[in-house]
Amino acid sequence: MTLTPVAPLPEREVRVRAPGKVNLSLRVGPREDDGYHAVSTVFQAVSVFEEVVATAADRRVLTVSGPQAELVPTDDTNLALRAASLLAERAGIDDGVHLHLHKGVPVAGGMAGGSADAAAALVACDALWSTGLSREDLLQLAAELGSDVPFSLAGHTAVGSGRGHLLTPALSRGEFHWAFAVQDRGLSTAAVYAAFDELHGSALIPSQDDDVPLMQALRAGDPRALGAALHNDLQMAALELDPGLAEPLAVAQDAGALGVVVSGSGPTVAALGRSRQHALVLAAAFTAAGVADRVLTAAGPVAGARVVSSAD
Ligand SMILES: C[C@@](CO)(OP(=O)(O)O)[C@H](O)COP(=O)(O)OP(=O)(O)OC[C@H]1O[C@@H](n2ccc(N)nc2=O)[C@H](O)[C@@H]1O
Ligand SMILES: Nc1ncnc2c1ncn2[C@@H]1O[C@H](COP(=O)(O)OP(=O)(O)O)[C@@H](O)[C@H]1O
Repeated sequence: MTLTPVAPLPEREVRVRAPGKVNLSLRVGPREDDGYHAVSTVFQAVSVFEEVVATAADRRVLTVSGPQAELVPTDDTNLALRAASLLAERAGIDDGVHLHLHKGVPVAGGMAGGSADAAAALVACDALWSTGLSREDLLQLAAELGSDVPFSLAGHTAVGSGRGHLLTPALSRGEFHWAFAVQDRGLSTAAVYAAFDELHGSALIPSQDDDVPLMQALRAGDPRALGAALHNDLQMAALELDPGLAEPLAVAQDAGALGVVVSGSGPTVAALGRSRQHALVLAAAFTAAGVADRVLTAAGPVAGARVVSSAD
């Protein structure tokens, strides 16, 4: 009798995509006792994506590819591995996983690339391990991982309060078109908040009333009104730490951007165009002026972390 060799188990793989973000408005209050600032922010998810592929493995390991991959830690400080471990702990699961991150979002750029990886890892491992946790459970875990992680999970357009982790979906019509001036040098979020404290020791509690014109612009799908309403309380602090950022801000203004703002804690500068074509013109202006290490164009809003393929 001849024995047929046992076929190897097919590799189970889940592929998830999660977007970067731009803060259309970021209003920052005083530092609270927990070390975090109360914020009122309006997030828009944009079509610059992280891709995370989760494959069953005997341990928890992580690899990274894409632009600036060498800047991303691969040990257990990586937000994606932390997300996998937190999910496993809460779901009572002991399995390993190989997470492969393909970076599309700038690293330490104020566009929440690490948060997108964490949200994508939660969704990917949840599917791989069939944890049975609810969407609310995942949002809760996301908030424990970082202030921006719930939004990376939710996507679209949302108002963030608390540390930025409490989300209310916001109505938005149509598509907005962006050009991003990306720098190889990053800015630390904690350092930018500390610089904000130096500049504005007695910040007021932020109010969503200040964003009424912005919310109207989103509801109307009016890019001109949105451009005029862009706002970032951290911009001055980011400029203090990285004065070179004045250059891409000025270039975008001169090139006719409807609005231009530092994205979150920076150093990425986001310029709003009239159309997809105009966003390409703004990107070309950044390149021609030599004020960015890399230039991206994107549209928003887009969905949050989503499974794009799953194979057994
Ligand atoms: C500024 C924003 C705007 O969306 O994002 P980025 O531009 O960094 O992507 C966020 O507030 C960042 O969110 P995230 O990057 O998730 O920050 P976390 O990991 O929670 O915190 C990193 C550090 O930033 C400071 N921090 C963060 C959030 C907040 N509301 N107040 C703070 O003071 C704290 O010093 C904290 O230790
Ligand atoms: N998966 C990850 N991707 C990128 N950076 C990560 C990740 N996990 C941890 N980090 C650390 O977090 C820092 C900021 O990450 P990132 O989310 O890219 O920037 P930002 O908070 O400005 O949006 C990085 O400099 C890096 O040291």
